[in-house]
Amino acid sequence: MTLTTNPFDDDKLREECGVFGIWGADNAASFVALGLHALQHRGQEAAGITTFDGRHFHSHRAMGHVAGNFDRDDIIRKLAGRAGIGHVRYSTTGETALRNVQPLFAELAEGGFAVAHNGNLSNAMKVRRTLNRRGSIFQSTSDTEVIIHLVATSARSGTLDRLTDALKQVEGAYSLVVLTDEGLVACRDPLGIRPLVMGKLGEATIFASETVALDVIGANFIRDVEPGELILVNDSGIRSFRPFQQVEPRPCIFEHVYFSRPDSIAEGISVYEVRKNIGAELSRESPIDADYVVPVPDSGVPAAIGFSQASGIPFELGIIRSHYVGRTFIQPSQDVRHMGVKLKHNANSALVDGKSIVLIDDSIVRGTTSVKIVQMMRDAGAREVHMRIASPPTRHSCFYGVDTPERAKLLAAQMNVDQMRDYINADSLAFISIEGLYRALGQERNNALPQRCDACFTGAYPTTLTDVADKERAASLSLVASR
Ligand SMILES: O=P(O)(O)OC[C@H]1O[C@H](OP(=O)(O)OP(=O)(O)O)[C@H](O)[C@@H]1O
Ligand SMILES: NC(=O)CC[C@H](N)C(=O)O
Ligand code: SF4
Ligand SMILES: [Mg+2]
Repeated sequence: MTLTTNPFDDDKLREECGVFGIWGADNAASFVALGLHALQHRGQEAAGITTFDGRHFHSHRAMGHVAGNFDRDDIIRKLAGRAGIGHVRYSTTGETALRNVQPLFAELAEGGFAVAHNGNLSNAMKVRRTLNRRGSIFQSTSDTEVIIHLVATSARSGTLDRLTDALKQVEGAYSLVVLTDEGLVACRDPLGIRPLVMGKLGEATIFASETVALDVIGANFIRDVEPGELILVNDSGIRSFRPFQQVEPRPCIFEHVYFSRPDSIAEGISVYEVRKNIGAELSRESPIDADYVVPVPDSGVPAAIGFSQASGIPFELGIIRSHYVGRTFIQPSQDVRHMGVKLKHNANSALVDGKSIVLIDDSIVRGTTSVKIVQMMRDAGAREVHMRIASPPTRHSCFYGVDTPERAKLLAAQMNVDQMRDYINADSLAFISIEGLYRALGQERNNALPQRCDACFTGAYPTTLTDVADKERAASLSLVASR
């Protein structure tokens, strides 16, 4: 087995996408740009905005961050209109290239249709093959584009019915904002795997992946878009529809652990509070004697505060993070790579030297971060280095909009906890239990039908995984054929 610990190898659990939509505000594009800026943590590969001025659609899509692309007056001025949608992307299906940057747009028989999608369709390949055979010509390799072709070829009439018809043929996760000349549509898949909230700013209606995108423009949070709900907003008002068969929702539990910003309110609860609760649960489940609780910044901070408060061990910043290291950092040549180990994180040696510390991080995916940080603490003179993780071992891949590496690269899919402890060279290692994680959210896990998607920890996927099954079947057939 080869496991990489290259500090620049960031092929790990990446975040996902962020969507934003607004109807009824002058200069809608500038609000979309601000909203996307607040959602930047959800996707840093590319960003895009599409607006509608009552007659025409305008679109700008670019690789890279929101800042640098959408803080330019000339670009925002071209995006005219009182309605707009936007997207920040981390790819899950389709390569990182301009043709896959959202919103995707098409001129359909009934008018313009722009869509921004957070999530991932687990039968996109199969649907695409069928559409291809019927003559659909795809412009991108993104899963999201199948929605456009299904709408375009639907036998129903009216945008909403055609969209509903399309969505009934896809499987997986989708939180969508759609812009047509009939209005702005927001929709969440029946399981509500990915989040979507609704807000108001004066007369304008807003949809966003997280409440922080409402905060940034001074909008009020109204409510979550419900799982399986489709909302149409236009100048005649707001209408809610329930076009899908109702099922028990399964929102993503990892949003609370890592993806969402701590200042967001997700499913009506403060992400920050939940993360502190997780830390407190962790300290009760796996207590340890140490001089300091040290977070792996930034995402380990709230759980470390909770761990410290519940255990009484002082919280200290034993690792300082540079805020100038992005994931797009250009890799230096081989011979200076080792210097980069300390680019993102550096030990606060004056504090750590001679002390026993308990490190808190939100997750271990490939183990890259843990190996690096534990060694850094030892080099700084730490006497003992214990590690506590604010999520259960990540053993399975996500097929719902998070770019997890394949299973073979997940450390916890390869090793048990003792082996992982040795691998990261910690004095002790413990993960919160799945039950403890639910407790931190104020719930008891229903093992027969979990209240959430927790598949990356448990393997309990809430949908069928058509494309995965097809791939496995094809692989086993070729294995038989080669015998
Ligand atoms: O085991 P690994 O493969 O290293 O992945 C796990 C790490 O990845 C994430 O941090 P990341 O550095 O991506 O971003 P953050 O600054 O938001 O914590 C996460 O918070 C863990 O620290
Ligand atoms: N992370 C996401 O939500 C990605 C959305 C879509 N599946 C894409 O790859 O563009
Ligand atoms: S598999 Fe994990 S990351 Fe993906 S939706 Fe489910 S809980 Fe969230
Ligand atoms: Mg981290």
